[in-house]
Amino acid sequence: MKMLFIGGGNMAAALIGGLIARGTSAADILVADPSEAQRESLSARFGVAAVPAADAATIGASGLILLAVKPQQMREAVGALAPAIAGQLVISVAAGIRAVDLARWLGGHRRIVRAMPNTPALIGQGVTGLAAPADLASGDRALAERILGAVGTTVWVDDESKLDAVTAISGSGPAYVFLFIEALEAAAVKLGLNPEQARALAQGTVAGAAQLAAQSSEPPATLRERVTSKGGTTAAALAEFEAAGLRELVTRATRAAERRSVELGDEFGRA
Ligand SMILES: NC(=O)C1=CN([C@@H]2O[C@H](COP(=O)(O)OP(=O)(O)OC[C@H]3O[C@@H](n4cnc5c(N)ncnc54)[C@H](O)[C@@H]3O)[C@@H](O)[C@H]2O)C=CC1
Ligand SMILES: O=C(O)[C@@H]1CCC=N1
Repeated sequence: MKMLFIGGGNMAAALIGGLIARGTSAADILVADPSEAQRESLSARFGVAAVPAADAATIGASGLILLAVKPQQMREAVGALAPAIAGQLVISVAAGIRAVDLARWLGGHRRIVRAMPNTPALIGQGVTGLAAPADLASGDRALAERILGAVGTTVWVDDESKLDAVTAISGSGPAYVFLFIEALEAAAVKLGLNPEQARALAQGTVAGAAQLAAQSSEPPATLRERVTSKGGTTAAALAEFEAAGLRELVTRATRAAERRSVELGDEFGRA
């Protein structure tokens, strides 16, 4: 099946890289992106064809269309597709933009799934939230699950509005983890380790702890307690995190992301 990506930026690259690594043929993927730099980068990295804009024949011949432009760019990008769309499944990965608005811009098209993936898709370790209208055919649900499931795990939410929360947790989430790695690395240097040692220790710790949590049947709290000797070093550090309100901070940060997702839908969707 031919897949047409509208937008070939960071998220498209992560999905395309993940799909190709897991057996999708590069010949089955076409990217439309007005940026020459993006087109060249995708072709060089993954061997996919890339064009400045998809023509009517290409749109009509695609079995699946993936919308991967910024929310701000979505209306214009989708408007260009509308005259040529042939009823195929459309998957949008954009934050905030609601299916009802996509449907309207596409001239009443109803085969739409919204997906919220994340960039670890590039290495097959993504997690994607999916939402679809209740009347979407089960074959379309299965197709969306197969495409996003090829680059990691998937979680369906029954109400599209829950995707704002999904975006705040897992869509944006890798950036929170990278920020923590950066902070741990900087702290290591302040404690006198050299930059190479700092990076190896910070990255290795987060990767190992994440794998342990993923592979364990026990909750993260139990795993944390096992590191924390009474009166020991971990307890001293965790007391600082708790005193600084880390848990409340995470709640506040994710609320801000969720709010921004709703705003993006209002700002760039309702027009
Ligand atoms: N980056 C991430 O971690 C995630 C991003 N998303 C969503 O994915 C979408 C894309 O985000 P990024 O890849 O980060 O942005 P990006 O800015 O890297 O990519 C967007 C691409 O769309 C292209 N573009 C602009 N107008 C276009 C048009 N009319 N037709 C075709 N292509 C056009 C741009 O040249 C650019 O290469 C956003 O809606 C975002 O909410 C979703 C999950 C995670
Ligand atoms: O920052 C953003 O708006 C997008 C959505 C989730 C991750 N990146």
